[in-house]
Amino acid sequence: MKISELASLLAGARLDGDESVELTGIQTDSRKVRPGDLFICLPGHAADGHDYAAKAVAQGAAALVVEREVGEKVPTLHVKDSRLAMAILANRFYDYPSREFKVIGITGTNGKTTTTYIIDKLLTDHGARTGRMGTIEMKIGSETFPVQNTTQEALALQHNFRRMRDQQADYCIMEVSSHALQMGRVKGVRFRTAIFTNLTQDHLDYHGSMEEYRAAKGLLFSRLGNEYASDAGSRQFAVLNGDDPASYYYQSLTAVEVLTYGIDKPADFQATDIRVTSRGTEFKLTAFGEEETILLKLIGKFNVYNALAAIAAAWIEGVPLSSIKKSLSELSLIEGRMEPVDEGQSFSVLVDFAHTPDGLENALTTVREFAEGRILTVFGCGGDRDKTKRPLMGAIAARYSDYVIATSDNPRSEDPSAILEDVRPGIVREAGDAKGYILLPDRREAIRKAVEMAGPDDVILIAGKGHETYQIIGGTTHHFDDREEARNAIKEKKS
Ligand SMILES: CC(=O)N[C@H]1[C@@H](OP(=O)(O)OP(=O)(O)OC[C@H]2O[C@@H](n3ccc(=O)[nH]c3=O)[C@H](O)[C@@H]2O)O[C@H](CO)[C@@H](O)[C@@H]1O[C@H](C)C(=O)N[C@@H](C)C(=O)N[C@H](CCC(=O)O)C(=O)O
Ligand SMILES: Nc1ncnc2c1ncn2[C@@H]1O[C@H](COP(=O)(O)OP(=O)(O)OP(=O)(O)O)[C@@H](O)[C@H]1O
Ligand SMILES: N[C@H](CCC[C@H](N)C(=O)O)C(=O)O
Ligand SMILES: [Mg+2]
Repeated sequence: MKISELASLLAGARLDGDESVELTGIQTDSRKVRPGDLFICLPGHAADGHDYAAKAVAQGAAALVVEREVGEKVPTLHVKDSRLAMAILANRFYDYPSREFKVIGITGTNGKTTTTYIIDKLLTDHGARTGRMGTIEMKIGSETFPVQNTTQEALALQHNFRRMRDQQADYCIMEVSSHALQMGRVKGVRFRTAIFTNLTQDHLDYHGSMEEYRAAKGLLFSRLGNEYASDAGSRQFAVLNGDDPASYYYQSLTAVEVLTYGIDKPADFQATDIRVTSRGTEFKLTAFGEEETILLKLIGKFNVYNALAAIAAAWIEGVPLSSIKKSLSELSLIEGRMEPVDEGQSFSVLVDFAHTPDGLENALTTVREFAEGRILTVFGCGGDRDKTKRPLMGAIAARYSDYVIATSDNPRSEDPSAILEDVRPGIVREAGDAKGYILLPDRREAIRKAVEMAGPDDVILIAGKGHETYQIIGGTTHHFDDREEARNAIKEKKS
């Protein structure tokens, strides 16, 4: 593609140099540039891509996109906002891939990953080809790939959409983080359905306030229905959690048809008669005059919400309730979400990804519903992330557990003990001296301690890392897997 063709998409841009230069790829990281690429200079959080323009050119970059002068001799497109330019140019370069399959986007504080997996199962069982993107991995065709972010940057996103399209995908089911919406990573993506799970506290380090966090998620809904409004073949939908007050706000932002789901208030997809056990969850589903009893291996009332959101998305695609029921009964557990570690021990161990106050409360109240013995909770709070959630999570752990072991969860650049000192006041405020607790920065020691303490029928909840196989301490990423650690500790205890 010629640089002039890309330049013509931006009325406020100025192209200096040879307009006929052919581009074979686009990169934003100088280390990945190959001869013939367009290098887009992005101002970042840790570095500034403009400082790497010379390196990119030395590696063969055929042209540049810049916000300021960098003094290189290759054709250069001057723009006001290179991040927005990236979204627009990448969409064109990869030929608007999200117009050729249906993108189902899920936002919300908790439940995004879980909901993408459920929708994937419902649609593939119905014969659709799906791609999936989110926190754990990306799926294209039958292959999965590791990811760095829950929602990828616009360039990688459009490139991977193109790969999905080339594999004849009918759908891409993707998590849309608030960071991504705020940073414009999904600008230009055409969503078939946008789903909202819930809004509770997280990421206040980044968004500043709950109002701004709520507004960031709103960008997914406010953009729906603004294009192709007259094209009946490409209808768009919003699926909202009727039990979450933020849904009223999102409803007011969107121009498309809204379907609701919920438990407490009347909704289009309504669950009643919920029964949670340690083996699964059962509920009665009512939707548009139809009724089905749904069985899930996933445990917890919160997973009923995730299932309802997924059911609504599948219903929109024409999947009948009888097929939905069958698929849900076959759905396997999702990695790191209430995942049991079973070495034949007399107590239970569950590894879960709860890393927000609401997530931890949901995980613990679920365990409370079936625990016959004590609940021992191992959890931590990420470093360089929302500090205000630390005492809140401490209080929740103390409220619902019999013993709390606070430990490290990716301390990053922070002092692990200092993070735990932020957690402590919450535990003390909630439980005083009534319940035992310990602050143990070494997560391996923390897991060992819980396993040593556990007696028959006790339940250990190890929260925060779920599927993660690393622990970030300082600038170093060490291999660390809660499931492996728990397994080893149980074996040690037995011998
Ligand atoms: C704060 C943030 O969002 N950072 C993201 C961002 O990195 P950055 O802005 O820091 O980039 P940078 O290192 O400053 O570099 C700036 C530019 O210089 C370029 N560069 C840099 C060095 C070099 O040698 N050559 C070069 O060209 C870089 O490629 C980049 O284009 O762009 C990177 C590439 O796309 C992202 O991976 C990275 O996410 C980091 C890992 C991150 O932790 N992000 C979190 C906050 C996040 O986005 N989280 C949400 C999930 C939230 C949730 O679900 O709860 C997510 O969607 O992942
Ligand atoms: N609908 C829900 N409401 C509240 N808590 C939930 C819900 N679904 C899952 N959780 C809790 O949150 C944890 C994370 O779930 P999941 O990975 O599905 O969320 P996510 O939104 O993708 O998280 P992230 O923002 O980190 O990508 C689970 O392990 C569980 O403890
Ligand atoms: N998507 C979440 C994941 C947090 C996982 C937890 N293990 C941590 O590192 O804090 C975030 O970026 O806040
Ligand atoms: Mg996720």
